[in-house]
Amino acid sequence: MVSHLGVVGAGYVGLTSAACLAHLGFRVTCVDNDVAKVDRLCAGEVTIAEPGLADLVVAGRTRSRLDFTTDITTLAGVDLVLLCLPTPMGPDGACNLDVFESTLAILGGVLRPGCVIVTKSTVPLGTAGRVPRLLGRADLPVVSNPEFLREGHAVEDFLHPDRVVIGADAAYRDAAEEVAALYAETGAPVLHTDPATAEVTKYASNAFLAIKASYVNVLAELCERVGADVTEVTHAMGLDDRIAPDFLTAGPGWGGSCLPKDTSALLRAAEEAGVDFALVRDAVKANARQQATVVRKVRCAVTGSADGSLVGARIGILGLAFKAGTGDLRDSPAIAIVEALARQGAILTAYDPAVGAAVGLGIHGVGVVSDPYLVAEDAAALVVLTEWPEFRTLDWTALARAVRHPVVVDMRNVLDAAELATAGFRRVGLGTSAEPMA
Ligand SMILES: NC(=O)c1ccc[n+]([C@@H]2O[C@H](COP(=O)([O-])OP(=O)(O)OC[C@H]3O[C@@H](n4cnc5c(N)ncnc54)[C@H](O)[C@@H]3O)[C@@H](O)[C@H]2O)c1
Ligand SMILES: O=c1ccn([C@@H]2O[C@H](COP(=O)(O)OP(=O)(O)O[C@H]3O[C@H](CO)[C@@H](O)[C@H](O)[C@H]3O)[C@@H](O)[C@H]2O)c(=O)[nH]1
Repeated sequence: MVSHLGVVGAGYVGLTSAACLAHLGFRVTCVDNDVAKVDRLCAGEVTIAEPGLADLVVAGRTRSRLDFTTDITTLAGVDLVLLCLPTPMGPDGACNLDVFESTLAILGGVLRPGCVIVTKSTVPLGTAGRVPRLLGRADLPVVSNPEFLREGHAVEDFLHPDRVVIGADAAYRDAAEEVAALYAETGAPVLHTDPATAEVTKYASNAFLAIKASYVNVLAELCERVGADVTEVTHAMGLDDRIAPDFLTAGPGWGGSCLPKDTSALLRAAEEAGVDFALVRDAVKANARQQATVVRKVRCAVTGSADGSLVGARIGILGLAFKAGTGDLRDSPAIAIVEALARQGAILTAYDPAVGAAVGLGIHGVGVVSDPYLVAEDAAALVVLTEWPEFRTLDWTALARAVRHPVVVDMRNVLDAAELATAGFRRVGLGTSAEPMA
């Protein structure tokens, strides 16, 4: 029975896991090598925007169930360790395991015999089999337990998962049961698999979501060209239980810290296995095209032509995060689009409700402000790149007075065209025949 567990990495996955498991009654020691982050967590301060997370951290500390430290040797006596370390995409598109591997080497010298090693990080296929060698130990059971939480819904997803996948070799069956027991209170279905199946399930799920989102973005292009409305099409499609309504919203492309790197890693794994996963490759290509399409749409809206010059044009950007509900800018399509517009000479002012003005983007020609109305000043166009609901309730009449040209390029289809028209704005949407693709 696990009573005291360790979590390594206090990011979206690690901090959420630590706080939720403390909430579920376990004693948790969470290790991170970021001194400033650990200091703030010890003071009950959570810097990522995840609903409910700060309350769980404070409650865990008040009940003395949740500790934060930079000292990995404090895990010497724990029964189980969850690895929640970053596994970013390397420059060649493959998953970079440097942090994961070096941490295992350290843990190998720290952990007590029998301590269960649980991989929650998303890792390349076959990693589970390499863990004993990376640890330098053969006496520690190894379990793959991929995480499926979404940013912005991390606590809710951890405490109410659709499913829990636990991959372990037959020799580690008891360890797999101990991992399953962590989730007993959630009532979620637990699927016991071999490690390879667990690892593939994680990549397969993210790649499928990416395909679905790219499918809709290409569909949006078709709708524009043939006089249909993509929002109505996807609404009708989503009512079919076999299709389901999620991931059917056209946008400026999918991003975030997971889908881009995980599609890339899956493609790499497929290539190594001799499988031509063209569907995933096409979804990735369509995603890059979608960002280029948005840039062209903005250029058209500002200059009146697809190849007009943006040099010196002032553009107001609403939304920088890769989706609403998070302040995470990692691999955000909004950032890629802002970069592309800046490269073409535009001068951009951006606002995102979850991104402070102090966060300099480090992109020449781009400023971040903390007031949405400031982005409109003298703007040749406003561009919505993240689907924050609060953009709908902005005072569009006031914005119309501030801009130079009252045109809004709504690349999340969140705004109401009729309301905008009343305020004096022309709206360029995505996937409707009114505004053909540039
Ligand atoms: N973000 C998500 O929504 C999500 C969901 C499911 C799975 N995942 C996967 O989970 C893993 C972690 O992702 P994340 O988004 O939580 O990452 P993150 O960047 O938010 O957090 C990683 C944490 O690890 C810490 N860290 C880095 N090196 C360390 C070291 N040597 N020792 C101790 N701590 C160290 C960092 O300081 C950071 O706090 C990745 O493999 C990711 O693919 C992420
Ligand atoms: O209909 C849609 C739905 C999403 N997106 C975009 O797709 C991207 C990813 O969105 P989402 O999946 O909600 O973000 P994440 O929080 O990164 O979560 C994904 O990546 C995590 C890390 O692996 C997984 O755990 C989650 O299950 C998986 O949904 C974002 O840019 C969204 O704007 C669309 O363009 N259209």
